[in-house]
Amino acid sequence: MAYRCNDQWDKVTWRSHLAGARSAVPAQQRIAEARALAGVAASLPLPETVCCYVPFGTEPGSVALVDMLRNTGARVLLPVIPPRPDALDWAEYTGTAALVPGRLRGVLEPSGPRLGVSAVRSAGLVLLPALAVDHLGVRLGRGAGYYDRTLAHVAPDTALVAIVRDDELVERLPAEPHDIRMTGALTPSRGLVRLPV
Ligand SMILES: Nc1nc2c(c(=O)[nH]1)N(C=O)[C@@H](CNc1ccc(C(=O)N[C@@H](CCC(=O)O)C(=O)O)cc1)CN2
Ligand SMILES: Nc1ncnc2c1ncn2[C@@H]1O[C@H](COP(=O)(O)OP(=O)(O)OP(=O)(O)O)[C@@H](O)[C@H]1O
Repeated sequence: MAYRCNDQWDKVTWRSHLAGARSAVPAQQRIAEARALAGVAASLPLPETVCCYVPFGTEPGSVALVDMLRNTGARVLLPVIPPRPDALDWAEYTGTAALVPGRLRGVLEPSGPRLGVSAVRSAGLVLLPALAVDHLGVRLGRGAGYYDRTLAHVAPDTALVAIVRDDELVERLPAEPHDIRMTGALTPSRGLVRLPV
């Protein structure tokens, strides 16, 4: 389903529609999309350090994508959820054997040393989970503000790429002053779309 330009929906309404649509995606399609995303991610120019995430629930992406990044020789950092709503902490991904359930919803996190909130500054590319991203680069997340706070710590030239399903790259989302714009979206069919478009 493609989302039409919709100025009436607030962030909460968008989140509920997007989550509902994700739940309706058949498992086979989910697998095909995850495989396509790993393929397009493999063609990205990769810097020395990349921040990524381990998807949970219906989120697009896969551990296979994270493994692919690491297999190219990149240093891959994954988020560690802090005890209070704050910027994310980070730890290096050293393989699936060192992933353990984190403090929210059992989202998998690396068990190795915590590198601190400023570790994100060493990344040339941050791949972010998102419910949707719009043509201006406005990203809609889960609403806890972890990534908003985190992005305040990235280096100025860092590529910020949200991983979304094709229909989740939408024309316009509600934006707030604290929303830091994405420089791209990674989608299964269109690959890397540079933003704004
Ligand atoms: N894969 C992945 N990792 C991530 C994020 C993410 O969105 N996806 N985050 C992005 O910030 C951070 C974790 N943020 C999270 C925010 C909310 C919930 C959660 O369970 N939310 C409930 C509703 C609220 C609640 O019960 O507290 C939900 O979604 O049902 C989980 C993780 C860091 N790691
Ligand atoms: N830089 C910041 N410093 C402090 N609070 C912030 C900052 N950015 C966002 N917040 C707060 O975080 C909350 C959630 O913000 P928002 O709805 O934009 O989350 P999101 O980007 O969709 O989700 P997430 O970042 O968890 O993926 C808001 O209440 C907002 O006031």
